[in-house]
Amino acid sequence: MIYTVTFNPSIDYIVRMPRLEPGAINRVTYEDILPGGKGINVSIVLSNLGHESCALGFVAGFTGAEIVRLMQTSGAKSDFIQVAEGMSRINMKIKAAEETEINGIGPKILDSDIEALYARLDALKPGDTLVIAGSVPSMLPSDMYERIMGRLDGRGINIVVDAERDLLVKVLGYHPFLIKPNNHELGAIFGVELATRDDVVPYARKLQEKGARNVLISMAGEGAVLVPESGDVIMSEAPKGTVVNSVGAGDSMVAGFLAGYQESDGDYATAFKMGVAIGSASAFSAKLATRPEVEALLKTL
Ligand SMILES: Nc1ncnc2c1ncn2[C@@H]1O[C@H](COP(=O)(O)OP(=O)(O)O)[C@@H](O)[C@H]1O
Ligand SMILES: O=P(O)(O)OC[C@H]1O[C@](O)(COP(=O)(O)O)[C@@H](O)[C@@H]1O
Repeated sequence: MIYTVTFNPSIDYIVRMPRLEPGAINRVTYEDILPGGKGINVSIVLSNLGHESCALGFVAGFTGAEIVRLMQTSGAKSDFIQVAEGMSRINMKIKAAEETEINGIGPKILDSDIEALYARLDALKPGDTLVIAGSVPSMLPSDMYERIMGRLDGRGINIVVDAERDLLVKVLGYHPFLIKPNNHELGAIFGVELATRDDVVPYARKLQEKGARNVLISMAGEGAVLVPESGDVIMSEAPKGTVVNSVGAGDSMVAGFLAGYQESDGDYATAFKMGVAIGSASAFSAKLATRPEVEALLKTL
């Protein structure tokens, strides 16, 4: 079973307008509401691909109730902890000439809520996969990733981490099964700019030397690179298409990788291909991609 953790789920409020003018009243020409947060996106895409998962995390207030309802509608299973104070955040994604994101704060999370999350994680079984993804809100201890990975260490659980900078670097010693920084996040760790697929390979290897088993680097329109724990480096251009909404492309890629890995009984080339195809399929559609969209793109790879 695959579990995902989203510490700070969101309602993603997506709006379009020809131009965003700071300091003026801006009126939108399109709006949509989607459940958001990286682990949640991974769970929804897994469900779209026909794979079961369970989304964990903290929700609160009317926005939290809507996140739960939207998850039910998506078909993805969830078992969130309802926290008492505050509300789940609203993240605004403004699609104008440029893309601007305004991400909210989130509810107050108590120690007892964290204990409730631990209780759910303690029920995981050897062979299960746990995806921990996204930022840690200020009301949680900043070392939540390490705490969880330390707690699950040695229990035969494959852990996937999609996080930035210190959050990622500090957990490499726990040997995550997969990490998926994008090329900018990878470059930021080492203070370098990484523009091409060849550029990222030595730095991905450095993260592998620090303990990560498989390092998947997403590069938006430049495609992706996988440095697997066994076998050669795999690279791919991104499929060609028109970008409609790239929110969740990286999360889609993680879900696609896990789905492809399961469907091929552990073949990294298949997992990688599926990750690239669904990452792009999500970027090319208004919502997170579905199986037919991926199948169509897979034929072009
Ligand atoms: N502009 C794009 N054109 C084609 N594919 C894209 C585009 N943006 C994203 N993708 C696909 O989605 C994957 C993940 O996107 P990326 O933007 O790198 O992730 P993140 O959202 O984590 O930053 C890419 O590796 C690629 O396969
Ligand atoms: O937890 P964070 O880092 O604030 O990010 C939350 C946001 O990230 C998303 O999960 C999208 O992630 P990506 O575009 O990086 O794949 C949104 O749905 C959500 O609003």
